[in-house]
Formats: sequence, structure tokens, C-alpha cells
Amino acid sequence: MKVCIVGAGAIGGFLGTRLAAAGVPVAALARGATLQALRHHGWRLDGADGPLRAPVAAAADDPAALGRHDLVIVAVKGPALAAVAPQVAALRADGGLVLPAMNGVPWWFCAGRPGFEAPLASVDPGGRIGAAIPLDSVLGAVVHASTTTPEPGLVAHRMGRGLIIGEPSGGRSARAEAVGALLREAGFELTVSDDVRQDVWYKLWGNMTMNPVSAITGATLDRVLADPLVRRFCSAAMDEAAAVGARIGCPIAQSAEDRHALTARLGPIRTSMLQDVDAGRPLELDALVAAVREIAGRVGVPTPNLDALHGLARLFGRVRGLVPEDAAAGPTAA
Ligand SMILES: NC(=O)C1=CN([C@@H]2O[C@H](COP(=O)(O)OP(=O)(O)OC[C@H]3O[C@@H](n4cnc5c(N)ncnc54)[C@H](OP(=O)(O)O)[C@@H]3O)[C@@H](O)[C@H]2O)C=CC1
Ligand SMILES: CC(C)(CO)C(=O)C(=O)O
Repeated sequence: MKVCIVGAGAIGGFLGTRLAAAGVPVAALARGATLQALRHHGWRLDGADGPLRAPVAAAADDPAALGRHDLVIVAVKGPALAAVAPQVAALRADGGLVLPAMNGVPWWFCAGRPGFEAPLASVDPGGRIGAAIPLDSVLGAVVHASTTTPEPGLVAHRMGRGLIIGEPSGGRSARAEAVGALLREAGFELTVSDDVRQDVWYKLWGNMTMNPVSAITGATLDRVLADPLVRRFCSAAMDEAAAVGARIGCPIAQSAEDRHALTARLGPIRTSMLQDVDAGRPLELDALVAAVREIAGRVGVPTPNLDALHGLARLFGRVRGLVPEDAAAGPTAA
């Protein structure tokens, strides 16, 4: 299976290196210093298992130079997705698959469901992503790992190798099993899910509060959860999202406190959004927070705590130039 990674950063490099080290030909659509590093050194991953190095099949900033692929793994941050969607389309072979390995509500999440005939403006403004990447080419994914890029093209793996993949509409398929086998072979703890939407919503349930709260405060996850007032606020926002999930076929059986106990086990993690603040990169607020508010609005669930979190994180980002001034000009603006 020919694989191309779009977005060879912390997660893209983690997936790309492990796949390439397992003998899979893995190309990269990358740019700038990351592109130079990949061309010079190939795929590089450092972690508790020691350094892993593997050749990159090809690396370029132009899809035309890379050809077509059976599997295109997209691991950009949410704000970059609309810009790379046409490139993803150009990299995908006829019948090829697209696996977005990203946090938050994906653009395909509500597609085709009653009440969601119009695409989510927060994650797919104008429906351009959905138009470029047909729903029937998508496999949903959830990444349970923590990685960083200490320098362009070099990934540091901190913890976790969990991946969940599945058909957006649920159920089993031969193609999901085939991609699952490939990733399992590359050393990931791989689950092929019957209901990947549920898994996406469950992961989001944590990121939705932990990432923006860590971004605003600069606190690692252990410190976010150690403050009783902050913890209670996060729980209240999570209760709202759980009520939204119950309306869209993604019920959550746990309490927010149950989930905090699991998150606390991760220890002093700098969330990917806190890493973005550190590096001066755009914040993924639309996929992690605005989209939940937009879905809540469509199903009629009030979200006062989530609204407050969105407002604070958005203002924090705007003041630092990490969120555009016109962000969420649509249904989540107010
Ligand atoms: N890091 C983590 O621990 C975890 C992250 N996630 C999620 O995974 C996703 C990816 O995150 P992460 O890997 O941390 O992000 P990074 O910022 O480390 O990587 C994103 C990569 O995408 C590249 N990119 C962006 N736009 C383009 C473009 N137009 N052409 C080519 N390359 C481009 C960036 O390049 P450049 O540097 O040039 O901008 C960067 O290399 C996010 O949704 C995140 O929330 C999920 C679980 C854990
Ligand atoms: C915090 C973590 C590693 C797991 O929830 C994550 O998903 C992120 O940093 O975005």
C-alpha cells in the first residue's frame, strides 16, 4: 500500500516513521524546514524505545511531484485543513483512502445526518473540504498518543501508541481492516471500531476543555486538574458536551470526574494546543470548541460554560495573533 503523509509534524512524523520503518513506502507532502529535514535525514522518531530512522519514499511541497497514493494520512492542525484539502485530493489514487489523524470534530462528522444537511461552518466553511475529499473515501481516526517536534522533521514520542480507525457511517469493512493491519504491523495499538464517531466524540470530550484551558493558563494537564475550581468548570462544560452527544448518537457513559481520573494519569503533559501557543502557531479552536457549540446550536442544547471557554480562548488567541480576528464569523460567533 503506497502511503502519503500530509502534515509531517508531531503526529504525521510519528505515523510516517513507524510505517516506513515497517517497510511501507511512505511519502510526505511537507514544506519549509520540515521538507528540507525529511529530504536530508528521512523519517526520524525518538522515544523510549530508542531512535527510529527510516527512508522517506519521496518528499515535496507539490502533490504533482509525489504521484497518487492508496492511503493519504492527514495530520495537519485544524486551521490548515481547508488549504491542504485540494492537495489531499490530488494525492489520492482512484479508490484510495483518506485518514485524518487529527483531534476535534472532523468535517465529515455530521455529513448526511438529519439536521446537518448544511456542512458545519466551523470546520468546513463553504463545504470546500467535503467537496474536495468525498465522504466515501474517508476512514475516521482517533490518535491516543503524545508527541512533539523538538526540531523540524524530528519527532519525540512521549507516550501512547493507540489508534482507533473506522468507517464514518459505522460497521465493519474490509478496507478498514486492511488499513488496521498495516498500522498494527507498524507497532500501533490498533482498534478497528464499529462506531468511530463515538470514539471521536469521546476523545474530543477531553481535548475540548483540557487543550484550551492549558493554552490559556500555560498549565500542564496535571496542574489543570489539580485546581478544584478549574476542574469543576471543565466538568460543567463536559456535561454540556455529553448532553449534545446524547442527541447525536454519541452518548457518553462516564462522568466528567471518571474522565478526569484517566486524564490525570497522563501526568505533566503540555497539550498540543499549549505547544501551539509556545510555538506561536494558530490554535485549533474551531474543531475542538466552536464545532461542539455549532452542533449544540443545531440540536438545541444550551452550552453556557462551553461558550465562556470559547470566548476566553478565542480572545486569548486573538490578542496573540493565534486566532484570526474574523474566526467563527458564522454560527459560533456570538
Ligand atoms: N501532538 C500530539 O501529541 C497530538 C496531536 N493530535 C492532533 O493531531 C493533529 C496534528 O497535530 P500535530 O502533529 O501536533 O501538529 P504539528 O503542528 O506538529 O504538525 C502539523 C504539520 O502540518 C504541516 N502543515 C501545515 N500546513 C501545511 C501545508 N499547507 N503543506 C504542508 N505541510 C503543512 C506543518 O508544517 P509547518 O511546520 O511548516 O507549519 C506541520 O509539520 C492535530 O489535530 C492535533 O490536535 C492528537 C493527539 C496528540
Ligand atoms: C493531551 C493529549 C495528548 C491527549 O488527550 C492530546 O490529545 C493533545 O495534546 O492534543
